Amino acid sequence: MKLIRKWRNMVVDRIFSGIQPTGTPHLGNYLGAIQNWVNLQEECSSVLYSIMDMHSLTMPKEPAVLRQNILDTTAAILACGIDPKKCFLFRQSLMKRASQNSEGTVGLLTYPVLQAADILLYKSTHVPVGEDQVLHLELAQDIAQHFNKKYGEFFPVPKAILSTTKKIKSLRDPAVKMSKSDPQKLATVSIADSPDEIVLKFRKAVTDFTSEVTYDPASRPGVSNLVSIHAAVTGLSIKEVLHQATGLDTAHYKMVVAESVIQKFAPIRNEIKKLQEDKSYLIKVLEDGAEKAKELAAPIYQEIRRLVGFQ
Ligand SMILES: Nc1ncnc2c1ncn2[C@@H]1O[C@H](COP(=O)(O)OC(=O)[C@@H](N)Cc2c[nH]c3ccccc23)[C@@H](O)[C@H]1O
Repeated sequence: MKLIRKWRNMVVDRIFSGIQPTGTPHLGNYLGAIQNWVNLQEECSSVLYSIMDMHSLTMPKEPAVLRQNILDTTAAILACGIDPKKCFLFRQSLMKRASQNSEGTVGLLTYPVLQAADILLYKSTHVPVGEDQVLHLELAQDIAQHFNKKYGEFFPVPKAILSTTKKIKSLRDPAVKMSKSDPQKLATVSIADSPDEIVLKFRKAVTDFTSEVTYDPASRPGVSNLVSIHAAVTGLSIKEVLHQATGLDTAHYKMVVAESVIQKFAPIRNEIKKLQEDKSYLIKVLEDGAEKAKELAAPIYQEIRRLVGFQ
């Protein structure tokens, strides 16, 4: 039965999360968020996922590039297993009347406020995200609490749902997170990378001078990042993957991890390619999702206006 309102002992009424349309997601997006999104849509009755096109304007974008990126991101998350029958999948801008200033600074200042609005507009209770979004979520919590104090209990205070791999690090600098905007090409693994690209990126991954494979994120961040990725893509525990790595040096281990990533994403990569060819299907999914999300948000928005005194 899908109407389970509990997830790992939490009462979950409404899941909401989002991703910027930067094209095809990377390993960090997948392991930090999208994998959890797929699981949550199976277990929770009210689930919304949004392509955050307005947020992506904090970095100026050519309209044609943005349009294409929206479709590529949609194809990728559908290929990862997001099912529009089990969740509402829609574009953020189809829900908002005001337009976002695209000129850098204002966008950056208003970014977390817009994010809070996204979450609160649906009275979301849980937000599956990577660790880098927790501060933004705290602002949404503060706003919800402040509103409730002033106008009476209305918004649930949204909680983060973090995956076990909360933060995947750059393969070139394990001190920073893996990020789409990293200028170093070998730092970030896209989930649609070819097997050759994946092997190259892992071969060049920065580790340290110890050849043994151990897990100690504080003193050995590089190799520990590989262990985390390996565990996450195979579904094994850290202990189990360390056991498998017994006797391997880091150079060999990098190839084991690369192979596990190739295996995991091969079917997803094929599915992305197929979906990218069906542009009208992608557009339809997003439009249908927006209709359903609007229906959900409209009475909440009306109620907010009434409580505040706008009507
Ligand atoms: N290296 C990494 N390791 C682990 N997780 C990571 C890594 N990089 C990214 N993530 C997670 O991927 C999701 C999408 O990332 P975005 O940067 O598009 O995510 C963002 O830029 C958001 N501001 C989009 C957004 C706008 N409004 C929202 C409302 C709720 C939730 C999210 C949003 C996120 O969950 C992010 O935590």
